[in-house]
Amino acid sequence: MTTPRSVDNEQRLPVCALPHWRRAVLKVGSNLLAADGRGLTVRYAQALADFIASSHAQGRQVVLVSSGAVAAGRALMREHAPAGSDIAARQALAALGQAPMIALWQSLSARPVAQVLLTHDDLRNRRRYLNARATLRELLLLDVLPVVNENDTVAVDELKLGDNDNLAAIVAALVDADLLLIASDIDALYTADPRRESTAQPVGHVSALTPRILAMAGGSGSTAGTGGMRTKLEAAGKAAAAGIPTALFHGGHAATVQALTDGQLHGTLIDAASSRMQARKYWLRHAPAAPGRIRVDAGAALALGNGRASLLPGGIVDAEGEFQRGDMVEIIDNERRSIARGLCQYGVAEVRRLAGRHSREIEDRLGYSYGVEVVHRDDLVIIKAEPNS
Ligand SMILES: Nc1ncnc2c1ncn2[C@@H]1O[C@H](COP(=O)(O)OP(=O)(O)O)[C@@H](O)[C@H]1O
Ligand SMILES: N[C@@H](CCC(=O)OP(=O)(O)O)C(=O)O
Repeated sequence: MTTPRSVDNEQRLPVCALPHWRRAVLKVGSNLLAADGRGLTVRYAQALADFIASSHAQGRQVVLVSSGAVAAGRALMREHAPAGSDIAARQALAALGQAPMIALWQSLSARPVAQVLLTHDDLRNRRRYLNARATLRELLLLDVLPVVNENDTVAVDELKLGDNDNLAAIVAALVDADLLLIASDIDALYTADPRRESTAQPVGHVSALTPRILAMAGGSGSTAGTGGMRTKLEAAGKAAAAGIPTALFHGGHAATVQALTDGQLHGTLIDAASSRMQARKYWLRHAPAAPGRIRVDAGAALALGNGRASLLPGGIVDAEGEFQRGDMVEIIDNERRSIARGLCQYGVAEVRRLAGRHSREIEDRLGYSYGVEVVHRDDLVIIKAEPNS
């Protein structure tokens, strides 16, 4: 190991074009928000908030995933803050610091800011996944800025792993983002941790996360951040599998952040493994299905077959077997041929009550509505008929 050194390499960094994007998830780490070690500071958040505002003015949408609650809570407690890494103590600090962290972003945003707290478990459970997705979609429609953090009170993964990087990747897939932006206190992925290896070189472009690339990443170089480059590459891997490229950059360099608005990345670009559409279709095709089916009439079968329609209640004849809201279900035609599969917004009992009804009757029939699409076209994949089947 050689001597540590400053890692301000802005001049030496490769520059590349940021992929075209309409919706991005921006992850901001604790090291930036609590850069001076005395709680939250607007020092670097200002430029990032300006980037979000100018992206919004260009007609783009940004979902912010922000860390910093623990650092903010620690600063509030001053000398009474529990030292060390006891999980319950960090959870309490996160609960204390969450409101100030949201307040910081609100103070920098002209638009209203919405707090969204999620756990990894929420996103593994398909029903909650759909609910979280619907809420985030609605927030984006309302034109507000969603600020996501892990719900640290009930989830400890994050506090052990610094997993807001991974959370950001999952949120990117959840909101169907076309880019994951990770702002950190380091300007790129280096061939080794540049705080430890003075000969480490920045890597401008990663086309695939091979074992050689993954081996470059070390843990966090600070006490505020927790995951280091390792969790950033894990996150990039998740995003890549969902068809989303990742950009890593220094969120504390105003010029770097400004350049993003002009479509230039001074940092590391990690390519997606396939297109978002291919990744999604692959997932829909291979996700395990619940033991249930929805039978549709000839009109609905035709509409679904063109690949652009959602399944609405009117085209449903019946539902059978067992499935719940969020389950993957098979869709069959009147001859009981399998024509599609998709994530169902309603459980089997609800689908039976809605079968053949007009979309506007949903609320009357159920007393609530998860939307007019029983299976949304984004969640649907067509199964090509086998010859003679
Ligand atoms: N190969 C590497 N390239 C760049 N940074 C690395 C590498 N390995 C480890 N790191 C460390 O990762 C840190 C960033 O992660 P982290 O401390 O978790 O920050 P954040 O709070 O932004 O998530 C850097 O400051 C650096 O010390
Ligand atoms: N969710 C917690 C911890 C997150 C954390 O430290 O992550 P990071 O700074 O992104 O490595 C918080 O808001 O403080």
